[in-house]
Amino acid sequence: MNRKQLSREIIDTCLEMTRLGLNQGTAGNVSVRYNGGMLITPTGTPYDLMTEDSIVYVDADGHYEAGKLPSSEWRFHHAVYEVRPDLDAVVHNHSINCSAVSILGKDIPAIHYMIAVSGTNRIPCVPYATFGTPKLAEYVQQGISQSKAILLQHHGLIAAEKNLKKALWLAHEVEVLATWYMRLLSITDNVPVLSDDEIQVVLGKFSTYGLRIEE
Ligand SMILES: C[C@H](O)[C@@H](O)[C@@H](O)C(=O)COP(=O)(O)O
Ligand SMILES: [Zn+2]
Repeated sequence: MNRKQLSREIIDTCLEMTRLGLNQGTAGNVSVRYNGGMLITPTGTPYDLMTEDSIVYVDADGHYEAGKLPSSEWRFHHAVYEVRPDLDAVVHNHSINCSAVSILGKDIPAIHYMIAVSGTNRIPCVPYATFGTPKLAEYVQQGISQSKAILLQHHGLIAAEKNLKKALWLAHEVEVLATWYMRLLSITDNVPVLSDDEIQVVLGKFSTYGLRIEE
């Protein structure tokens, strides 16, 4: 896809993220790996006002186009692409239940086999750091090296995948897991979890399951 097509796809992903109830206002940001760097949403801009020209190219050294301002979180998007050469799209949001679990500072454990969509047996919650900082990017890099989806303490969710459709799908699945987890935490401190062995079995089955959403 060329830059204009990818930029359109980024905006459509943002609009769909809001339509699905995964985000509010100007919170969240979306990027895709492009030309040695990334294309990313501009900072603080309502999604319905974005055009293809609003999307910003940021190179691998963090330089961006004059006259444009990328998402304040470009550092953590860059950190994901650096540590995960297998992943090419990143979605960040402040979805209600992911953010609620993050405020508790908890990982989402293997409460349901769909936890394996993360590529592992949990959705880790990385420690709090101020938005936009190198420290937050450092925590994100540590977390995303273990799981394709992570919670940011007192903040929200990051989901990274091979393309934007899959990244948005992953963000939605993790919000469902977080919703179940919040409901369970309201009735017990001892939520049952699946074993690591069973999650390994599910991971094996997922590797050949269903329709592959490729680029
Ligand atoms: C303060 C920001 O909303 C922060 O939470 C950031 O993480 C975010 O979600 C949106 O920031 P940008 O508009 O700069 O992408
Ligand atoms: Zn945020």
